[in-house]
Amino acid sequence: MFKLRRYLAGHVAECVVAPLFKMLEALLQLLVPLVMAQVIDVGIANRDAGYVLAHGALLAGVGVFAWAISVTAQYFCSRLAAAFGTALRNDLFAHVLSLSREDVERLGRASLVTRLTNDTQQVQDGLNMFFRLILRSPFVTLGTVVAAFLVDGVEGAVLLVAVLVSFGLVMGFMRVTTGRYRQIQQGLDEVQLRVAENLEGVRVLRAFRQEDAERDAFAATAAAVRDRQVRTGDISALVNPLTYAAVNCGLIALLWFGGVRVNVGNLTQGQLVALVSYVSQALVELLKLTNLIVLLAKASACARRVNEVFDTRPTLADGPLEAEPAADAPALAFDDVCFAYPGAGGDALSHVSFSLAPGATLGVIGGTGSGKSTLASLAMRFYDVGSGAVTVGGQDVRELSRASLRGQVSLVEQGATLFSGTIASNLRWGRSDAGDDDLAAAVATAQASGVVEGKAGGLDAEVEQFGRNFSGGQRQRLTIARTLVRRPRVLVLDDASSALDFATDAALRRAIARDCAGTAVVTISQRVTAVRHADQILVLDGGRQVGLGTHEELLRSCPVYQEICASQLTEEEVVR
Ligand SMILES: Nc1ncnc2c1ncn2[C@@H]1O[C@H](COP(=O)(O)OP(=O)(O)OP(=O)(O)O)[C@@H](O)[C@H]1O
Repeated sequence: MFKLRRYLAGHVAECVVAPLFKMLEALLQLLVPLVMAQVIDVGIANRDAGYVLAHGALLAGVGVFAWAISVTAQYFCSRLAAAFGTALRNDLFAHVLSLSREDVERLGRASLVTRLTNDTQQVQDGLNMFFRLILRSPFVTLGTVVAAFLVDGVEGAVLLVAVLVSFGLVMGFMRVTTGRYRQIQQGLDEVQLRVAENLEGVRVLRAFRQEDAERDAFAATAAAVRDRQVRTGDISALVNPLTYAAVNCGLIALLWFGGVRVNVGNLTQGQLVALVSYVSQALVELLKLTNLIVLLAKASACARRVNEVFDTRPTLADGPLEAEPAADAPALAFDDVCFAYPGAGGDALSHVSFSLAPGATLGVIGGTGSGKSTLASLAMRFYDVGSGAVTVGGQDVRELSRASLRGQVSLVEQGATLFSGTIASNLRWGRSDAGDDDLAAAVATAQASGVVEGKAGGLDAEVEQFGRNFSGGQRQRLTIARTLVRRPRVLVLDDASSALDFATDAALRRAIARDCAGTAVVTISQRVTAVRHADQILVLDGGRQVGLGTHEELLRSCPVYQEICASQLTEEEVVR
């Protein structure tokens, strides 16, 4: 947790005032038994009603004052913790966005959600209680011991032993439970993963009637978390009774020795009452300290998980250069590129080379798992190549800043995603300063005019979360339009028109060729019709490049392409 102290900078006043006020409250609390002893030994012993009433009024005044500073301190603590939590969450979110796909997959998407929400909340709650109690509880506990020593040395020693035993118990408990809280949070990651998977695939789940199986699997995951919580709870449940037992044993000893010492005249009755009051205060504070330690154990386990994310440096370092495409350089080129996914046995792409001139088109075709989407990911630099190089406008993508690269190359993937807002707000993700005319032009090119006109409000029509008030084909057209608004130099369409019918798909290709003359277009598809008119077609098979040429050239020279064509087209269509 200490590593997160940077989020307290700028809140020094609250950091100082809050614990100090709580300490002041504690100091006032420590004075009460001393006043009480005076009331008993002087006021009651002398039957002096005025003395008793005056001291009673003093105690009431102290109580009100202590209440006022306690409320003030808690206000500062809550404000501090809320500011800390907000800054922490914002930073963590920004950091997660800066990570590469590989980093995100390694940490786990579900785990990142838990860390961003539940873990940061636990750290915030821990911090809140920390500032409330960190000075107060030890101060009151130590203060009661010191005060007891001042009243009577023997009785002070008895209380000290009871406090030390309780404190030892609490610290031992913290050591044991921190690791367990970590395991509980990991269990929550698994719950989160199951929820996300099931909600995302709810239709498939229903279609395959897997509700019962998934309910059982969810119950098993939740039960595993419950078991971990119960095991940790069993230990936590022991701490309070053990603390009670230790302090109450101390109380018995204190009364035993105290009674003897009152009898022999070494202690007054008022002093014994004050000592008993100190033991009660010590007990209450030790219990609070125990709860604080429980919260801190949780918070520290969660802070470690949050720090793990911060310590994950993006594996893809941002390049230093801005894009300055050379006029005679290819818009996109792969030079003998090989790539393997982390932890995968073999290459997903091996020895792939092609060069795409500005304004030219490349079709990429191949069977399932042949490496087509991997090629798109490398063009976007979601991953770094294992060997060889990917260049954009003649510059190695590793040399370019991420923002600059994204300004040059845009990708539309099959799983078209829209975000809640309006059609216009979604389209302006492409370019925030785009005017309505730019949006309309992109919509027309993407064959999405009918989609926009069909919705009440046109460009201002509402888009629900994930764009679920649009069909799959409508979403695909709008995501293509969003990318066109950006006017990229290289446009990569990865199965981006799979939900479109053949006629619309063909119209889309013609419109892009007409309206985006300078844009190099890479069309990735399993459909021959989507790539056959490209200037070049790259054929992949098991990650290897087995053909590169025009439709006619490949029909003569590439058996894999011939096979794909034969499986999808009639003989007449192949040569048409
Ligand atoms: N994130 C990943 N981690 C590990 N292996 C992966 C990952 N993504 C893809 N692969 C593997 O890399 C290979 C190429 O996958 P890729 O997604 O590029 O194929 P594809 O040609 O686009 O397939 P499809 O047409 O089915 O979408 C496959 O063997 C796949 O299992």
